[in-house]
Amino acid sequence: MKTLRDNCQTKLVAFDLDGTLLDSVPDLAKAVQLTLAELNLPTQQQDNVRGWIGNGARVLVKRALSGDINGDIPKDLFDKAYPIFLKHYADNLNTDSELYNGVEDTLAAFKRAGIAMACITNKPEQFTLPLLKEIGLSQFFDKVVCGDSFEHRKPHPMPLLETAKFFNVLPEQSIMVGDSVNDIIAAQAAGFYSICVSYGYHGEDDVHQLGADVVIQHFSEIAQLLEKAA
Ligand SMILES: O=C(O)COP(=O)(O)O
Ligand SMILES: [Mg+2]
Repeated sequence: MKTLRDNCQTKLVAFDLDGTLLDSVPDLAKAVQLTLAELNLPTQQQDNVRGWIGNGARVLVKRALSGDINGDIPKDLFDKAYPIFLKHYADNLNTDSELYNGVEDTLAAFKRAGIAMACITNKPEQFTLPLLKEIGLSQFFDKVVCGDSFEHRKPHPMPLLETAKFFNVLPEQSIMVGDSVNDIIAAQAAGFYSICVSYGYHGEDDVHQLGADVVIQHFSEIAQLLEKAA
């Protein structure tokens, strides 16, 4: 396991969106529930939906339709449900979602310190870009990578490696901050230092068993970690 000090001269910090910067469960759950209702299918509680977020919208819809993490459903049911979900989530993108404590202040401090920042999410671009604007975070990111930006999304390392390339920095000068196993696997595969927030969406996973280099309880601890490593 690396320490942040091994990541000498951190130049880039990449942030996951759902469960890391933004508590988006209320709106995703609402869109899921409206979709199921429109299809006359049994509803799903918000707690179930929380455990199904992190692999993108298509996987979320499959999991909601099947009622479990495997998301095994007939193709024609998915093809019918997905456009309905897209419509409901577009209508409820930022109704009840909330930024986690410390996010805005910490990002603003990093911006002042000249640290390059990116958002790397599995959320589709059609939702990510307007959402970041609405929650006031667009200004902090010079690069936003979404679930459909590249051929592969997290846990594949491609979105992280392409982001490092964009900023012309090395993976070992880069940090990935996320909440799920997808973020940690992608970080390890890309050679980024990994920070996992304990408050996010890990489904059944124990946050301390995900293999992150460090686990933090509160978003603002990232600033302290960077200071210590400097
Ligand atoms: O699953 C999603 O749609 C988004 O998830 P992420 O922002 O945590 O990558
Ligand atoms: Mg996440």
